[in-house]
Amino acid sequence: MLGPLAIDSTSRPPSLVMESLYTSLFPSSSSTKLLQSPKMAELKASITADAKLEMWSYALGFTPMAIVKCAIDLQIADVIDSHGGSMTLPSLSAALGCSQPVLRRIMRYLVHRRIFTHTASSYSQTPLSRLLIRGAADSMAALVLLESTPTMLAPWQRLSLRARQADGSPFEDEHGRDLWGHCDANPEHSKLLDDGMSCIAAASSAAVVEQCPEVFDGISSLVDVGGGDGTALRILVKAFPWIRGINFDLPHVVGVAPPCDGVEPVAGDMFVAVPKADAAFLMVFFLLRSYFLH
Ligand SMILES: C[S@@+](CC[C@H](N)C(=O)[O-])C[C@H]1O[C@@H](n2cnc3c(N)ncnc32)[C@H](O)[C@@H]1O
Repeated sequence: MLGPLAIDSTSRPPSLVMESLYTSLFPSSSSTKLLQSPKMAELKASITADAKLEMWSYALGFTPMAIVKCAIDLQIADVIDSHGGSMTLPSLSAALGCSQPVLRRIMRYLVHRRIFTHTASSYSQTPLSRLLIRGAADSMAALVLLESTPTMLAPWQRLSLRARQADGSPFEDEHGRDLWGHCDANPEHSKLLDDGMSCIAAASSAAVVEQCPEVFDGISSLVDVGGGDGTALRILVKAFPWIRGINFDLPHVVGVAPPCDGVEPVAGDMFVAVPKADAAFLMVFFLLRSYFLH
């Protein structure tokens, strides 16, 4: 969620951050020599130098998101998967229609981030890269694609204004209306949002079914408030077929949600009224975004 602003630097000492930053930026053998040189050892020992280098991770903090988004756009994980889970650079670049030198740099970064492995001249899948396969059951590609859109990133540029205007909304300042109004007016972005949310809903609902099925005992109707495209209820009514689901969301969302047996779509505004049911269900994913931007 914090992709453009964060690199995993907080939990590591600055010298490790520096090392990983250097190897990610200059992963050639010359950088290894540089890291091992006495001058670099001296530099490593200097807290000031470490602090400056750590600042690089903020300056370039957008890089992991940009490169993972690029990998999804190019469908690198999908293509490697469809070729048995492992491919050489020439065959991968031919399959993707990409320039080999550029693809090599992208793959080097993705290997550095442990998203793919590189052994015996072949790139192979990892548990991380499998999450980037579009349309796979547990894919998180749609979430990355949503959060990396200019629409979602631009309001972060206004965070300092938010600090000065107690009741301002960077999203509204940027786009002229709130996120839901923006989605209503922009069906393409609405689809990206529904797909991104569906990733979360699929993972969390599957966990609920597995970890605490007893909470649904005795419940015959369940309303998902802000249920998006109905992913959560689809999973829940399949697991607990005695439950009648009500997928409640704004009209532009319910209007395009795929139909599902056992789930009734109801359009409305939760601040006005919510359909009656034995239990209501509310999944809030945007806490961090809301905390800062709304
Ligand atoms: C963050 S998404 C969560 C989607 C899904 N429940 C999940 O957790 O993946 C919030 C949902 O609330 C819906 N929503 C926002 N304002 C609403 C309102 N006033 N009434 C009903 N639904 C609303 C949005 O359209 C969106 O689908």
